Amino acid sequence: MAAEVCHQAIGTFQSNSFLNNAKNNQKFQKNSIILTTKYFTSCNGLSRRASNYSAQRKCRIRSSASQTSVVDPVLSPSRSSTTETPRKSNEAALILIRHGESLWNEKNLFTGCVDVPLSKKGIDEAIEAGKRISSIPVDVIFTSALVRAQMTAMLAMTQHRRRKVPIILHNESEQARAWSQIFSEDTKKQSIPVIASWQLNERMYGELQGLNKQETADRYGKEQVHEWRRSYDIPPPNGESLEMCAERAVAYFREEIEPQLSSGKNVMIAAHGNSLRSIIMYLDQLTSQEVISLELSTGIPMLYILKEGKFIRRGSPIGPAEAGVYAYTNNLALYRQKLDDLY
Ligand SMILES: O=C(O)[C@@H](CO)OP(=O)(O)O
Repeated sequence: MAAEVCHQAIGTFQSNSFLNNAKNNQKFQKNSIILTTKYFTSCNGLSRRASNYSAQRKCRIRSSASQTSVVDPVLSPSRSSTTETPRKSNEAALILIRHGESLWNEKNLFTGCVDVPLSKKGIDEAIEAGKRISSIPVDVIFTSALVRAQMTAMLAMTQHRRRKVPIILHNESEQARAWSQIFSEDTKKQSIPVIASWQLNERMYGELQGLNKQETADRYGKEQVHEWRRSYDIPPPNGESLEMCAERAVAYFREEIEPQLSSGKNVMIAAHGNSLRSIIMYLDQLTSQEVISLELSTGIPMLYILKEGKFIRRGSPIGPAEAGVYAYTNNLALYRQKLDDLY
């Protein structure tokens, strides 16, 4: 049911026309800030693929890719929305962003499912993240149900050169859906659907939520707290282990997000340290041992390409014009070129 609603809603946002007012838009300011990600420096070489997972995934991807055609409006400049012929895509970009620093990250408190907003630093991080991905196509955004992830996605999209408007879908009831309808096809085409789901929430930290991390380590011992925080299958008191978090986050990824990617849609996911760790564990086929040392920094975007049924980790774009990321696929290079021509 939820899946159906999701897909219908995305369908109504499908954009088939090219930017009409492109020339009126402002020139993009090139970002020269260089940041690093803990993950992409610490996990080089860990991209191990378990053949069974991969085979299953290929199967699913192939079957859904063969059913769906997708048009990239930016790559189809001369076509109008009525004459456009959908074409198949066998490639899609996936951007993962852990939310920017929250007010409880700043205070070093266990947060879990408590709905805490970004700090000032987190807001800045989200904007910087947006600059770094500002030339990468985004057709649909998935976020958790928590405001820190949603703020991050929205703030990041303020920097995107395509200048579409991210709009949160409200499918929680018939009335919510009816009352949030858009009645202009043109406006819909300039929008990006944002789907918020609890399954992408941070892992539920149980009775640690609201406690200070340092004080908890002083009280229960560093090792015990590290086990609660980073082990794969040991839950914190009355909370979720990473394994439990993965059960819902990875299931959601496979059921709702992967079909979008395999149909050629470019996806951004704004979520949390542990829900993203579990998704990365799935994408990179990390073992339960390897995932222990996987740390994600706040507000750092990470790019994957889904190509021929395989997820390829591209690292974190340093800036919007970084050659390495765009050089990797023709589609990304073309998309950026088109934006360069327009703005
Ligand atoms: O407090 C939390 O919810 C998480 C993420 O900030 O903490 P940890 O790094 O321990 O997983």
